[in-house]
Amino acid sequence: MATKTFKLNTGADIPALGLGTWQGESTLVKDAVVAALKAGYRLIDTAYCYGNEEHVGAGLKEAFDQGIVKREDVFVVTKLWATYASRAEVGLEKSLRNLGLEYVDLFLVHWPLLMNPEGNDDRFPKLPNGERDILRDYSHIQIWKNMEKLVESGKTKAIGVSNYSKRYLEELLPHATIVPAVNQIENHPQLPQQEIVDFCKEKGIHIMAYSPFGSTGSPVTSAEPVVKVAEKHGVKPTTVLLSYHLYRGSTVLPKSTNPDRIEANAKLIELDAEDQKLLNDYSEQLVKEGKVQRYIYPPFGVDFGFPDKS
Ligand SMILES: NC(=O)C1=CN([C@@H]2O[C@H](COP(=O)(O)OP(=O)(O)OC[C@H]3O[C@@H](n4cnc5c(N)ncnc54)[C@H](OP(=O)(O)O)[C@@H]3O)[C@@H](O)[C@H]2O)C=CC1
Ligand SMILES: O=C[C@H](O)[C@@H](O)[C@@H](O)[C@H](O)C(=O)O
Repeated sequence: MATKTFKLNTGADIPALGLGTWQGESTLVKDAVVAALKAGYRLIDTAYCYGNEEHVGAGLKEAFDQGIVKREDVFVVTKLWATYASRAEVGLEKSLRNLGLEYVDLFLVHWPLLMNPEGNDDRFPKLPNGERDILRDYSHIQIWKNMEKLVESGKTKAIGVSNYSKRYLEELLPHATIVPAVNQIENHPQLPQQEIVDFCKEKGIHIMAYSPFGSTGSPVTSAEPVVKVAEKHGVKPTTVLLSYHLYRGSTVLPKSTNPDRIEANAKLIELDAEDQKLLNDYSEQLVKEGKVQRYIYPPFGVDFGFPDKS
């Protein structure tokens, strides 16, 4: 299953499974990338903001040198950080230099906003009152226009977005010359975000699901219906949470720096109609009761248009 792919609106194939690297520390990330590629992963997800692109790049280099994969066999994703949103070209160049690559396969707007490029920190500039230093008048549509200019250079094969609500996409699409190839969002049975998933499907925008276990501490693994489906199939809840995205047609990004878990996470299964119903009913119930769980919502102080947050 690690080798299954989906089609992007660019015509390129994107793997159904990718290694997440957020909060992965230096040498651990390098080794994790090598372990993942050995285990059959063909997509690695990183970001300028993670501060680990060099280590991801070192892992890729080692895998190339060892003959595990060739550059063209790996789908590398990185993201434009908010302090570079008005300077997408500079952001991409910096990421490429960090990664030691000539191109990435996908470059995403990490969050739809601009943080002060001349602020007091490269990644997290703050105002004297401690809030994030955000230039609120800069439109997310302009950020996309900046991204569109990158495609011709060949330094990214595709461009996309991350953390875009349906409302933001509806604002963006009438102005887009290039439809985003991807929207990378938090997605698991406790946060189905069905309105975004359905809208993206209709518009040909592929979903990449992040924090499939609910991020640090993997809280979604203990959800009752997830445990029930896992017991039925004799697998771990993590396998169910990853396999959930296969039938939804999305790419999923589990993060681990533990070699055994990296290998275990590469083994997805097909969930049957009964499993799907159980998980979908669970999600619908949470939505109805207003109990969905969004684990990742950084303190930007911006309304990104997600119904559970506005
Ligand atoms: N675009 C965006 O804004 C965002 C993108 N992402 C991307 O998505 C990726 C995944 O999301 P992330 O938030 O990291 O969290 P995940 O939901 O992938 O959960 C990661 C946690 O689960 C643990 N874990 C992994 N595999 C197993 C396993 N088989 N059994 C038990 N525990 C396990 C990890 O520990 P350990 O490492 O010790 O195994 C870690 O604590 C990120 O790394 C990043 O690439 C994530 C958040 C936001
Ligand atoms: O990709 C992962 C997340 O979006 C992460 O990049 C942010 O949560 C960031 O740490 C922040 O605090 O804004």
